[in-house]
Amino acid sequence: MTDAANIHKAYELAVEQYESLGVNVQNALNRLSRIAISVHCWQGDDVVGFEGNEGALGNGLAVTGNYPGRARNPDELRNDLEVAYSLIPGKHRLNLHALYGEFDGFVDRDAIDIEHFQGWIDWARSQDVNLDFNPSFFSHEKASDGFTLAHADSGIRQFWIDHGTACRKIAAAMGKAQANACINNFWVPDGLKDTPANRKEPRERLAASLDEIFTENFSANQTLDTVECKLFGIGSESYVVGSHEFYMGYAISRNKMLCLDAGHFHPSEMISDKISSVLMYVPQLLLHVSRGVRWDSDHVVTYTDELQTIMQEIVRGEYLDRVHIGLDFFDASINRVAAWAIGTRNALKALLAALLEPTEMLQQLEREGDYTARLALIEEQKMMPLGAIWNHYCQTAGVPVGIDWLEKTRQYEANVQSLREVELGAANV
Ligand SMILES: C[C@H](O)[C@H](O)[C@@H](O)C(=O)CO
Ligand SMILES: [Mn+2]
Repeated sequence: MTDAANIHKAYELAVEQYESLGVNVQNALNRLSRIAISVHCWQGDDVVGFEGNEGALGNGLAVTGNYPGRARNPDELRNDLEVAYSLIPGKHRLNLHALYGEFDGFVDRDAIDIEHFQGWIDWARSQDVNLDFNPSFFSHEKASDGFTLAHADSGIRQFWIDHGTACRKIAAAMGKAQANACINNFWVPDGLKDTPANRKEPRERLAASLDEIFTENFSANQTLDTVECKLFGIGSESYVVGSHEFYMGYAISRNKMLCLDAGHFHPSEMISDKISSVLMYVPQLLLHVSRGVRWDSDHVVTYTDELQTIMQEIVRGEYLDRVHIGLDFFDASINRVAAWAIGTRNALKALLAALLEPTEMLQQLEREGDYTARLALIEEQKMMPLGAIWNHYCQTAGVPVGIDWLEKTRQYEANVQSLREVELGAANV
């Protein structure tokens, strides 16, 4: 049902239903429209980047699938992103990795500079999109033995320290150019496949390297540093230097932001339960909203219980100004623009559901110990007409309603992506 009059009729009936629970729908939609999700550039090209070494993805990252049409250069990636943004209601951010610079010839990671990202800064301004950033401590010969900032070799450590330092300068320039802080997220893959004999020293080296990178103070209006933990990776099954405890302690002691990736914990451990704990001790949080299937597989975000609980926690805790929502998935088995549309729209739907909850009523019932009514109301919520509100939101935002966005990606695939000559499978492991 994508007829405009029907969408409006359904919306009005839905508003009445929400009002009967004391929920102000317009207020929820206004709040939703102010939330900017950081869309990750790397879904568009399978985390390959533009350094000219296609197929070198490593350090525990793996992209599977051979779907044709991968973006091969910055212009293609930017075009793909513009199509994706046109399918998603609201104004959103772009999360760039350092290996997506525009390099005229070989530039090693320790030598990257603002000029290599000027094209992205200009494009972002033209699109009214704010940028976030990430140093890339992977897919490089100096990371090939699994260690970077925690490496035992001081020369290799210094190389990666210089990379981290260069990335902070670039992130600050982005933040200054857009007059909005650029979040710079540090994920460091260092770890071991088999049982370590020494867990202590690499952690001491990682902390010392990070301290050196973070020596220079940048205005919080320009850039905010985040550190991302991980339990295990492919090739680092037994030991990851930057574990949760490591970074939790690091972030608290250095007043840094923490990044929680939904795929970086034991499969039965949910980041939704960590948000209110962590925010008691760190100033702000970055989330990498992802979907692990058995392991940190970075599947496209779907409308799971955990996605809904993450968004409920953010809204119920009134953390919208302290939690930055980023996405982190990479699936090369489906159309990559569609992957962005599906994942981002789902994150927004879950946020909308959380904003439409009668939170105060639920929390009051809990305070009174009326767990029966709390459970009853939570379950009744699941039958509320969320879709009618979502369709109206999409329509007023000028983006496709319902599944209509799929046809747009099909047309784009037929007219643009399918014409790209991609060697099937070359970029994937
Ligand atoms: C490419 C990203 O930085 C990467 O996915 C990182 O955030 C991560 O989650 C690694 O497992
Ligand atoms: Mn991540």
